[in-house]
Amino acid sequence: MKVVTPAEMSEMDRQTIAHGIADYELMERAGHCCFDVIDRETASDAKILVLCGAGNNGGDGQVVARLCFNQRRPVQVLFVGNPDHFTPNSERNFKRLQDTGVPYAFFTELDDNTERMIRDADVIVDAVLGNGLKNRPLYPNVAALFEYVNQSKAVIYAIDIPSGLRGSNGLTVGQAIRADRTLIIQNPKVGMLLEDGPDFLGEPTVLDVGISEQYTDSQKKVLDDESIPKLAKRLKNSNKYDYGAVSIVAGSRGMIGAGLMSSAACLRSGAGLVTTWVPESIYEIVAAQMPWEIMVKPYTQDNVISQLKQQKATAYVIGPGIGRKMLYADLIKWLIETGKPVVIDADGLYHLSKIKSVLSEHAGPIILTPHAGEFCRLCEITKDEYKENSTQIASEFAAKYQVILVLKGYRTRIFVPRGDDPAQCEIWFNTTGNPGMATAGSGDILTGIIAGLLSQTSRPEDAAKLGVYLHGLSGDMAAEQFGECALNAMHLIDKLPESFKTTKRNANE
Ligand SMILES: NC(=O)C1=CN([C@@H]2O[C@H](COP(=O)(O)OP(=O)(O)OC[C@H]3O[C@@H](n4cnc5c(N)ncnc54)[C@H](O)[C@@H]3O)[C@@H](O)[C@H]2O)[C@@H](O)CC1
Ligand SMILES: Nc1ncnc2c1ncn2[C@@H]1O[C@H](COP(=O)(O)OP(=O)(O)O)[C@@H](O)[C@H]1O
Ligand SMILES: [K+]
Repeated sequence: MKVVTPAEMSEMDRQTIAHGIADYELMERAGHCCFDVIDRETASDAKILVLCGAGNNGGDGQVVARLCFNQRRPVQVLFVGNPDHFTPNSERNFKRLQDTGVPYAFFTELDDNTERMIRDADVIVDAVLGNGLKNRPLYPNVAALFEYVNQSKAVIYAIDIPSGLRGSNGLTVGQAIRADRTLIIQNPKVGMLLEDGPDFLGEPTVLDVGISEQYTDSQKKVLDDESIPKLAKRLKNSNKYDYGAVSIVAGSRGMIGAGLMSSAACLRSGAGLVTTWVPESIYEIVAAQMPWEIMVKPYTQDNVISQLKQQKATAYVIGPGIGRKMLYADLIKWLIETGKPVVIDADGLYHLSKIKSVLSEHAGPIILTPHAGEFCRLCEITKDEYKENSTQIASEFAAKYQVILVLKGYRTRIFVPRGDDPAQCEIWFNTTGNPGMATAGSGDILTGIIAGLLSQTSRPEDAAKLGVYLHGLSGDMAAEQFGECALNAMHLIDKLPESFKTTKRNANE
């Protein structure tokens, strides 16, 4: 399934209409689909209040209200928006609403009357603003209304997108409806998956109203159990060298766990051989704690490259817990010139940010796994610039440097460049994972998983996609068992076998 921007959604609407489905009919379908869900999930005597804007989102809301009324449900409409600004289809539906006899009123101020309407409602349908939202503050009376609605006890259904939430980036225009359920018309919008989007969305359901995604060239897609790459089948006639030898440069005094976790995760993800390189000063203690299967080797600032040269590796990791005291610029340069796949994470990204231009000269595949803060440092942008426009900036970065970018967050995105045009960059939005994973070490484990998979496939993008998906799935399984609060990074490693098995089953192998 494609993820779209509001502009791409509008283009899909336009094309669908141009190809023969009348816009009035589309609105009718959208309203019917929304009504069906609300009707199914709501007690027949529930008092329903539909908030309708003047645009087409409000038109969908009017259809819902009419259908509720026809089913003899207690329903009324509060128009939030100027009727002089009705779109043609909203106007048409308004006439039909009046003919049907649905009770309605117009909102001006949050007075006793409107407060009572909201207080009395069991269900509130939010059809004030949809895909046509512009990035400007709400009028103060509408902002006050939204705030009051958000405090109500009613179950809130947002049509298409919670009003006030920006479909382009998941920021609000200052205030937005906080929905319990969002009934998404046809395709998820980018902003539903980023920043505040998921918290305002509540539980989403995507409704098929007959708009075809062939009408957009969006390269943004949902990464779910249907779209994850398949796991490679192990041949009977194979040995450990067929599954890659990963060299991991990780850990430093005070952060030994990072190397332990990424190495253990790498091993669990199927790498044939894992060697972990640590500074001499922590060698003994790391070696004593490392799983038996993993080799641990010491290095110093001076001999690190010559040491690594002696060990034949098919993939490298640099970064988890290496700290900022030692200098790693030369090592990073050497690694990305080897032509072998390299995963750069955490403090490795810090060191990389000082020598970013070397990325232009990489010989083999590079996977970078920054969280938002690390990405901002790498791109020299502010947090606000990131929030406003992260999808565009990250596509440009991936295309410019020809690297696979794993941009971590609630819905981690994997950017896979396709040529040097950022618009052609594939962006995969992961669907697994939960806030319980916001805990020290979970990023180190992701890096280990990706590296383990990287050593087994010739398609680095598959390692990134599958790694992110499995990491999140392990997190969901761990949250199911322990709850989000008590979830620790090590639980992700414990759940890896189960998540591998589940995806294998889904892949029908
Ligand atoms: N053919 C189509 O375009 C279809 C559209 N559909 C519905 O139509 C919606 C999009 O409709 P529209 O393009 O009319 O847009 P909206 O209904 O989202 O709203 C546009 C209206 O809101 C006002 N507005 C925008 N930003 C504002 C802000 N920040 N503060 C206050 N007012 C603001 C505009 O002035 C305009 O009057 C979708 O979300 C979906 O619900 C569906 O019926 C399916 C088909
Ligand atoms: N709120 C959240 N919901 C889902 N996943 C999250 C959330 N917060 C963090 N994660 C995931 O946990 C990992 C954290 O990585 P990172 O920030 O590098 O942590 P650390 O450096 O402690 O290992 C990432 O994979 C990220 O996607
Ligand atoms: K809405």
